[in-house]
Amino acid sequence: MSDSLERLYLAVLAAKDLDPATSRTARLFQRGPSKMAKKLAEEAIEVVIDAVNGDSEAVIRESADLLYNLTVLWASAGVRPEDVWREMARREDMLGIAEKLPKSPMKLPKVASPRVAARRPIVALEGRVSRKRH
Ligand SMILES: N=c1c2ncn([C@@H]3O[C@H](COP(=O)(O)OP(=O)(O)OP(=O)(O)O)[C@@H](O)[C@H]3O)c2ncn1[C@@H]1O[C@H](COP(=O)(O)O)[C@@H](O)[C@H]1O
Repeated sequence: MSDSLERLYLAVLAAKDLDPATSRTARLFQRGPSKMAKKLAEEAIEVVIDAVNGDSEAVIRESADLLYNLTVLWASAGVRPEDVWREMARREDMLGIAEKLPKSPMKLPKVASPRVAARRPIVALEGRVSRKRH
């Protein structure tokens, strides 16, 4: 999937300076980040509605629109796909795939090897942090 997104990102970069009359991407760049953000939010809501309605075919179509609008916003914000892949790999190293980073940094003390943190439940690490504080 990352290859498709990376190809789409390059296509968006190539289209941003085209004629807005014929290129949606150029039109989005002409209208700026707030329009891009509005379109991205709209697509996210369309995915949500189709998923709640159990229309998986529509979820697929709207997800493609969502990812397109996300790559446009990335390009506008100077974010590259590899920047996002690096952050995802960092989280996977630290907590295992699909884990969420705890909100408070205190819950996740610095450990020598992030892979060690991935093996122990957060509650054990939290215990160590509270003991250290006394
Ligand atoms: N991947 C996409 C892509 N996915 C979705 N879309 C457009 O994004 C819109 C999302 O659907 P919406 O219903 O939200 O939009 P709409 O209701 O049709 O129109 P608006 O309300 O947005 O005005 C659709 O109109 C699609 O045409 C895309 N437009 C372009 N690309 C690619 O972007 C590159 C540059 O293309 P141009 O922008 O056409 O130069 C090319 O590689 C394209 O394939």
